[in-house]
Amino acid sequence: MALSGVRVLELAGLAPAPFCGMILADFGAQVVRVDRVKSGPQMDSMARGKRSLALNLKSPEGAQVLKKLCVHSDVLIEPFRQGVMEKLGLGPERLLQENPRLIYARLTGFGQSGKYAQEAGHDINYLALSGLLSNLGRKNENPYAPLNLLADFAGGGLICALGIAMALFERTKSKKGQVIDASMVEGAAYVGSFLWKAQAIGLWNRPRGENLLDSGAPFYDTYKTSDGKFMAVGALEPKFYQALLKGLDLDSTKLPDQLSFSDWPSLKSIFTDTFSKKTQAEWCKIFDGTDSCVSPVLSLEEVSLHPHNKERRSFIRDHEEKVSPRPAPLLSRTPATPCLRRDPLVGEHTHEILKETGFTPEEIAKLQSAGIIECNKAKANL
Ligand SMILES: C[C@H](CCC[C@@H](C)[C@H]1CC[C@H]2[C@@H]3[C@H](O)C[C@@H]4C[C@H](O)CC[C@]4(C)[C@H]3C[C@H](O)[C@]12C)C(=O)SCCNC(=O)CCNC(=O)[C@H](O)C(C)(C)COP(=O)(O)OP(=O)(O)OC[C@H]1O[C@@H](n2cnc3c(N)ncnc32)[C@H](O)[C@@H]1OP(=O)(O)O
Repeated sequence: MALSGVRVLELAGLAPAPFCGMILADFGAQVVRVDRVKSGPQMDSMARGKRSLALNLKSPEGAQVLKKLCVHSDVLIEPFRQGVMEKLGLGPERLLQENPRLIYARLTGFGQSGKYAQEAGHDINYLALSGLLSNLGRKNENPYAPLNLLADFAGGGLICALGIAMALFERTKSKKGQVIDASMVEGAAYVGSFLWKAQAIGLWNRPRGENLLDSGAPFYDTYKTSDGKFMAVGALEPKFYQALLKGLDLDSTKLPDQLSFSDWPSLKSIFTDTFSKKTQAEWCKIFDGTDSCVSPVLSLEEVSLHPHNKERRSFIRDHEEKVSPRPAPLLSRTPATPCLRRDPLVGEHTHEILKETGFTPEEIAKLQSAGIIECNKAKANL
């Protein structure tokens, strides 16, 4: 796989860093998640393909162990607020001294500098500060965050993984590591560059919820069907819009012009009324293959059964019969082959990882009896 041989240390954190680690593991990197000792069950639901080592970083001996692990690693991902690693004596200066080839990825909400650098926050806070949140929401409603997808994952974990891939590539020439300051505010804003760069087109110079792509336009929205499901309509271009009207059996000569903003509300109620008369399956039968940009809104349970997704095997089922998206993008010669085994237990691989890193059995036993590490062997499935 593309990242085979890349050794990653992911310090256990909330959503963004685990997603970044999972991406790297899916594409072949050996990812070790460094968990806290006595931490109880891990909340990391994106741990596939990772191993877990439980280590008390607050102890000097524990910090020493991490330094030695870093000497044998290519990437470190740290998900803490600015300054925490320095407090532990594990800041970039120290670790890059131990290993000048180390790629030290710092995944935070607000970045390593600035007024908020030490502030707590979650996706919605970063999205708010990025400027994107002010554009998200329906007319006359408050802005709303689309789950924690945009800052945590798109602008956080994914952008950080991109930064790591670029730093790995750069290192093939310079032979040097570097520090990645991945701020989720900036990552989310960067993902949303289109909002700034396309201002001149005038796609969203009207109030929130009254624009082309933010539920203002009747031909770019969702509609409820008679069986309580929904259809998604994205018929932007005139040729697709005509196909939409045809599928809805509406006479365009009797309707206002597609881009007559003032008529959008009345056009939307005509579409709402029309879509409410048939089931989702009936609308799919009408629209599939007609280039009208109309698709069924599928639930997480339905997606893997949809013929298109089934044909491409877009969703995978692990050994515990749990379904999740397959890694993307699909590389033709070195595709990702995600691990389908169960997620690691906290500390399940502590012993084997320390042994691989050159610790003797006596050193490991000493660390364990001092509570610096935790070794939780998986109970054999009887
Ligand atoms: C929207 C998402 C949130 C996704 C996660 C959610 C699924 C869960 C988050 C909260 C959960 C709920 C909550 O716990 C309450 C209930 C509990 C109940 O049991 C279950 C139900 C709950 C409702 C539960 C349900 C869910 O699990 C949750 C909702 C996000 O936005 S995630 C993005 C968050 N932001 C970032 O990642 C940006 C960078 N990080 C930070 O800014 C901070 O880490 C953060 C997130 C603000 C947390 O700050 P905190 O003070 O807690 O930590 P830090 O300042 O970073 O310091 C870390 C300290 O930990 C020490 N440490 C780390 N590793 C080790 C180690 N191996 N050994 C020893 N010590 C370690 C480190 O030294 C620091 O110590 P100090 O604080 O003393 O310096």
